[in-house]
Amino acid sequence: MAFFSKLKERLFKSSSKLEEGLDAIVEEGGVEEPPEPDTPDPTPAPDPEPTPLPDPPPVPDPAPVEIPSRPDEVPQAPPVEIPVERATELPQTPPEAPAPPTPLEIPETKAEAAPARPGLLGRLLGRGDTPAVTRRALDDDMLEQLEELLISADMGVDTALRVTANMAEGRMGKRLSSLEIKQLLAAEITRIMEPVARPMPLYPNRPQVVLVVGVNGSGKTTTIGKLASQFKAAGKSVVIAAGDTFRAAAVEQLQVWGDRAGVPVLTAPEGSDPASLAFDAMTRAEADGADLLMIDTAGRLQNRADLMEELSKIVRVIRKKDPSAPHNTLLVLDATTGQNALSQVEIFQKLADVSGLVMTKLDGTARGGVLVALADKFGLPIHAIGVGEQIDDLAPFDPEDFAAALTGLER
Ligand SMILES: Nc1nc2c(ncn2[C@@H]2O[C@H](COP(=O)(O)OP(=O)(O)OP(=O)(O)O)[C@@H](O)[C@H]2O)c(=O)[nH]1
Repeated sequence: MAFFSKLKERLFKSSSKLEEGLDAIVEEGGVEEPPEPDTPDPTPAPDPEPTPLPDPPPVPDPAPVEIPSRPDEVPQAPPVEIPVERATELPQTPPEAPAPPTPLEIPETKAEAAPARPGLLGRLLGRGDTPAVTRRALDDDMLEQLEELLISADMGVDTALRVTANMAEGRMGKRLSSLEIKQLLAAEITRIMEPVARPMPLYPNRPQVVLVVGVNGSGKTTTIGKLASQFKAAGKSVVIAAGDTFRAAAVEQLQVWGDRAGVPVLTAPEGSDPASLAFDAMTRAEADGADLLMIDTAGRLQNRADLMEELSKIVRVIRKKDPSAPHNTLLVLDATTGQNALSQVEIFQKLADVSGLVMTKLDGTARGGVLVALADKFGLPIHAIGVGEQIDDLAPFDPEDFAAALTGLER
């Protein structure tokens, strides 16, 4: 199955909520119109200035390794390009000036997916085969309804206001169909998400140390297993360190994932010092000439001071072996937690130097709107998304697919 269909089918039960909400808003105050030979272009006339988005933080831009798509769709592992720059130089990269916001282009409209039922006049005149389209003039009431809908879809107040303001720019009073509204919204979401859609960068350091952080249950273990499997399929040698030494079950779980991925998992006795395990794992990965060392960590936010100390001790210890480590600090977030994901980013940015995100559980009952809020607020790269519990259910983040799936557009 093409990835988009899978995304659409499994990604957002919430997308149907958004999709239905948009349909309802247009239906509510709209008027059914006979189809026009030329669908009126809802894009504004000349050059409106959309509300600018906040400056995104600099995104490291080394030649990344593409996390391969599902193995069944990618018969061969993609080539890995190792960038010339060292990881340590990356954080100092000066912020790039963001591209000035441009007015939204509505993508080519396919045949207007209008209500299948013809209008009354059409039916009376026997023109039932050409569907009518309901359009609603964009006014303050409609904008308010759109804002509320986006907020209820977890986009957060600030982002929802900015998105609707940009959608309305130059279009007040225009009559828009629900398809056109969806296209406008999808284009706005894509614009916000594009700068953050970045595969996890690979560096020439051996081992490249990837610290994986996140609250318990967010999907760290599963994500490490999926990533290890994909990097291995891409020809990389990987070592995993089971750094959550306080929970025997967590260690066992990671071992299961390591076995599935065919990757060694280093463990330590329950209750032992995670930093000392990290040091041993570093020694082993160096001795083995491993390309990647992925370190799982505890996610107990209940005692933040302890967790902070634990994470910084791991970092101190691995820096004795490689002062530029860790090269990536991945924060794994459970998308079903909605707005809570925003506060988790804030907290983990204080605990560790988060360099990128993996969003899990974007299947099932996920509430995908929070990704838009995250991108808008923090601008952290989204390296991959989890769309299931199987080893190959980790995909690169594609902003256009995501925006289409969220708004209920066909692609
Ligand atoms: N549906 C779905 N479930 C997922 C996904 N990623 C992880 N899970 C499930 O979420 C649960 C928690 O995942 P773990 O990987 O154990 O999470 P963790 O952060 O390591 O949790 P601790 O071991 O408690 O620290 C498991 O049941 C996983 O199968 C995903 O993308 N989609």
